[in-house]
Amino acid sequence: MKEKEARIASEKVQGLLSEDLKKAEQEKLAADHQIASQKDMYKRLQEYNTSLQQYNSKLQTELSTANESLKKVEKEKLAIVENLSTLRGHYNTLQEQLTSSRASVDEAVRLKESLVNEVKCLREELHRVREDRDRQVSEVQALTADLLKFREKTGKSFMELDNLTIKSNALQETCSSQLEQIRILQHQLAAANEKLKMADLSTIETKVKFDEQKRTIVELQERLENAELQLSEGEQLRKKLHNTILELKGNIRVFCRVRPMFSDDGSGTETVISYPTSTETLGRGIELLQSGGQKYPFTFDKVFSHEASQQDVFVEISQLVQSALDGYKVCIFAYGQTGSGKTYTMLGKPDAPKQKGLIPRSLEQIFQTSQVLSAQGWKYKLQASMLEIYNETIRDLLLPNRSNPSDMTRGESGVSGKQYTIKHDANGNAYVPDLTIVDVCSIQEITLLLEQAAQSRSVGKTLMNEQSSRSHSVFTLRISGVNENTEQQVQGVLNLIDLAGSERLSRSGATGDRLKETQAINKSLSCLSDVIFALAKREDHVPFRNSKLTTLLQPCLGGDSKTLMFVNISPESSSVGESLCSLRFAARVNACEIGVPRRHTAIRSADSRLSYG
Ligand SMILES: Nc1ncnc2c1ncn2[C@@H]1O[C@H](COP(=O)(O)OP(=O)(O)OP(=O)(O)O)[C@@H](O)[C@H]1O
Repeated sequence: MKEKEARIASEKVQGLLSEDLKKAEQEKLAADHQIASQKDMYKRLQEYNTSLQQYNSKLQTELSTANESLKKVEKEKLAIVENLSTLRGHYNTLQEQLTSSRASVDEAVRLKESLVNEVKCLREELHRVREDRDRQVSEVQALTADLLKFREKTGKSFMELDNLTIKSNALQETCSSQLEQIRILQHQLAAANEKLKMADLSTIETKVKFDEQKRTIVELQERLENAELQLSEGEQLRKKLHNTILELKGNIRVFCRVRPMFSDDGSGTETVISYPTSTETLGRGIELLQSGGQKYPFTFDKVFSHEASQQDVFVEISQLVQSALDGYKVCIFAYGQTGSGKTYTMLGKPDAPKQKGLIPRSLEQIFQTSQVLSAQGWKYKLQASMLEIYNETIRDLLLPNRSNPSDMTRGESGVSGKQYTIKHDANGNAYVPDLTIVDVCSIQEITLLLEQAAQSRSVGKTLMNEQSSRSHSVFTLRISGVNENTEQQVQGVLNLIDLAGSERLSRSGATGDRLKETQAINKSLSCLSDVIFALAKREDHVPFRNSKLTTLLQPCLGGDSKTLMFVNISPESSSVGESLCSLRFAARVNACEIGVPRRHTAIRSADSRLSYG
């Protein structure tokens, strides 16, 4: 009985063990399967990693090739510049020689003229003396004949005869002295003629030399023009390569512009800004000198001194504007202390040809280029909008019949009472629904719109600027292009932003409403700097949504757009503190990587909303 129980128990144990074994085998199979799939995933990850490394090394190679070409171009530029300065030296020496040759030709001509005059006088005198002599010889002959007749016919007294003889002798003496004079004069005439011949010879010689020098100068001028052409071609190539490198790096580009000093700048007019002249930083460096003698050097993609004209500045951004037509998102914004020239740089005076700012110039270029491209089958549709952010409230600057708000008495949401909000479309691009969007077909239409917008903009007077912009203004042009020949479509966006001026409350003299504005401006600019710092530090969270300005700018700062910042600087020494802050901020912005710009050539659904990216 016991044996039976023991067998049953042992069978039970065996059954349990075999179940456990089965389970264990099943678990092992599952584990093997998991290991195999993880291995597979690991392999795919390795492949992905290798392809990423290959892409990275390709990018590195492109970058280093571009860098090398840039170095080469810069070396060539240096050689050309040296060559040019030698040529200029040579040219100047030849010019000096030419001037002295011209002087000696003039001197020889003067000498020749005086010799010709002298010869003429001598000839006249000789002629006169000869006539005198002939007259006197004929007188002597007549007297001698008279004497003979007298002697023969009348036999007059010896006394009279003697007198006549004396007279005749005296006349003969005069005659011989005049002959001597004639001889001397002839001698002088021969010498003068000899001198004249010599002068003629030296004039011819000088003329030959002069012609030779003229030829050399023409040759040198041609060489100089060629060298200058080469230099400008090299410069263009350098710029292109520089832009390519920046695009490969995906950085935000920064241009710095210093406004001129004005007579009403008051105290602090000593020079605090200088521009280094070394080859590497030429046109890109700026140094700020603090009262303690401390120097702060900065380098940007371009530095414009107070002498730069609106056209000089535009030339540097025109390529960027062009890329909006090619289907890129482009964003240009101006940052700086109040009164430092942001509005002048962005808008300027649209009706004064030399003082037009970047906005009117960019639009003119877009219209002109789109007309040129129409010959290749391109048709463009341009839509404009303009808004301002005033005290964290969005206002539509193109709203028809909007009254002039510069008295600052309107409500927080603007005259229309409409509340504008920022929304995001399916692609994550920001847009403001209900904002006035105008189809623009000519530069005249745009000029009218800009005038309307400028009148609607919130401006006020601060201690530091007679006409201070108290809001951030955002001009947006959406460009849709279709090529009828190739069916290609492009979608470009150009955002031109004039930020309100940063200012210290203590310096701006702001009180009441103005104080509120200044606080709102400073808060939104500080949100902008938080965003920039987060981007620069590659933080996971970038606080774009902390202000209206950064929400709107998100596609330009965090996406694939071509972004350029102008940092505007006031030159007075009393602004050194603010200038230093602005330049430090700009240096941070310059270091931000926002990704590689991408062309938007895909066909989009017809959507009339205007987005900012
Ligand atoms: N490069 C320049 N050449 C000539 N005038 C200039 C230049 N830059 C600025 N100005 C003049 O300086 C004054 C202040 O410039 P602007 O209004 O553009 O400054 P801002 O930075 O926009 O100031 P805010 O932030 O207060 O609006 C204006 O009268 C403007 O015409």
